[in-house]
Amino acid sequence: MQNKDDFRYEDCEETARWLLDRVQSPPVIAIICGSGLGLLADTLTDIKTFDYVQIPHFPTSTVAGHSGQLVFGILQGKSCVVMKGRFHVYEGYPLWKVTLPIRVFKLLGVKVLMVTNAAGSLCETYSTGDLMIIRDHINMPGLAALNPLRGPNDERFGPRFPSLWDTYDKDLRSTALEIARRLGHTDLIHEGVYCMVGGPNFESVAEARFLQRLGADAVGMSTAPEAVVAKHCGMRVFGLSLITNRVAQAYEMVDSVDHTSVLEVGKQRSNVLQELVTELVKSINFKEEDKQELA
Ligand SMILES: O=P(O)(O)O[C@H]1O[C@H](CO)[C@@H](O)[C@H]1O
Ligand SMILES: Nc1nc2[nH]cnc2c(=O)[nH]1
Repeated sequence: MQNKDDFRYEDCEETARWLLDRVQSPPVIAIICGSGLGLLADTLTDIKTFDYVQIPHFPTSTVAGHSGQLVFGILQGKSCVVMKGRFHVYEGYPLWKVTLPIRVFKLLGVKVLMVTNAAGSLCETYSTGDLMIIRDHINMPGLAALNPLRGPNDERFGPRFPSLWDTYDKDLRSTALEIARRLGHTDLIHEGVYCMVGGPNFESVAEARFLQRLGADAVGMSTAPEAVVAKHCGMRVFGLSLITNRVAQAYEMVDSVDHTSVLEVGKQRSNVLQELVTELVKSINFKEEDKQELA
């Protein structure tokens, strides 16, 4: 049963067509900038920028540190699209709308999705300013049916029951690790499990302990729905968390996290993130079948 508030393939098509009519070359890589990480878009050349409010069917950004612009351009010779600002479920958007850009990117021809986010650490060995390559995720809202794939399935995007065992591309993860080491960032790079919660509050101590015991290394309020939808429609996914704070797991610990400090760490670390993402984009070789489709 199609609810008028569910996503429609035709709306995604309309948005994709609107964008294709206005850009030089269709993107093959999409990058989503997390809180305070919009500077990633500055690495592109030959840019064409659209405010989200201009784009048909696009939601608008309501959170500080998410400027609400879609930037098309070239990075390391590859045509890319960068979201300066993402959508979160706590903003009041249904998950199909949070993830609508991913489906539009699929129709534009995107093969690889790179998601970045700001996250709190649940792991003793992580420090503020460190980076965590996402090996896997725990989609807390998804486990309770708040899933972007809920509702009628459109087979043109993907199957009703997708497998998520290999959502975060193994080759991209190992290449990113190698790059980080080569760039001299061995001490600050980790690989771990990201847990998505609904937000917008930060965790209570009991919640933080609970998530850590579940196997989460970092926690945030985004990313998992985007990764699920990207995997569903056959994209390769890479995820990177910037650790912006330590989540208190003891009542004696002082947890001074707020959104301003999250954005501040993002600003301080954006150069490291830019470096890593740029080198990773450079390393990507599109498979033969992708090349044929792109030709
Ligand atoms: O996940 P991103 O968008 O990077 O943002 C993270 O930072 C915000 C909290 O400061 C939350 O929105 C959380 O999800
Ligand atoms: N849920 C959650 N999201 C974050 N985003 C940045 N830091 C945090 C955190 O500690 N918890």
